[in-house]
Amino acid sequence: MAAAPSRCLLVTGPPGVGKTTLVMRLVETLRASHPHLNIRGFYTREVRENGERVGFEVVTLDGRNGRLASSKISSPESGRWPTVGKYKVDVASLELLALPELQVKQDTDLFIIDEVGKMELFSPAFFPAVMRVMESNIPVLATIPMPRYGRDIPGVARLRNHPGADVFTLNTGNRDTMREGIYNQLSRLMQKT
Ligand SMILES: Nc1ncnc2c1ncn2[C@@H]1O[C@H](COP(=O)(O)OP(=O)(O)OP(=O)(O)O)[C@@H](O)[C@H]1O
Repeated sequence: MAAAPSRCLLVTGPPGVGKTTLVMRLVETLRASHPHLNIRGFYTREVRENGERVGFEVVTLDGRNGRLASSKISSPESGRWPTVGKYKVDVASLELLALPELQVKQDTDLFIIDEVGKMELFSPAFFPAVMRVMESNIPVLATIPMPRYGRDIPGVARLRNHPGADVFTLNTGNRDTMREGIYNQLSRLMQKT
């Protein structure tokens, strides 16, 4: 008998290689081929103004969106917000959108977490929520950043080394075949639900 496919799929790769695009296309394809599936979670995308990147937003799979980080905000409360480069991270907004999506409920067929990165990890509640998903019996597709200067963010290292997690490292030459491989693995997992 073939071994059971891993339930935790982690996609990584250099910035801008296409992790979010891969996840979004996979969700689209899965929804078309398995319309009854309950897929929950969120992805993050850039916010651009006049061609310039001014921040990032969280988009939930049921269509809600809100701020993750911005270079354009200077309200009194944002003075205390954590920063990544020129961006201030709106942890409260992230938590409001993402945490309810990560609650482990048995009617969920697949969790999407794009991404578990430096900005998201400023939320003290975020990583424990991700771990509960990873340790549940429900399939999860998550994206994680590559180590920088040979070092992983500690939370990211824990996911990467999680027993049973499969890590897919994208580059521009393999991202389309990787997408097919991940689709096949998820399809096999979905047949079991
Ligand atoms: N398979 C692909 N074929 C062609 N273009 C692609 C493909 N995947 C991604 N792109 C393009 O590359 C750019 C970056 O993609 P994307 O935002 O998905 O990368 P990312 O790895 O999630 O980035 P980040 O590290 O910033 O989160 C986008 O303009 C996207 O349209």
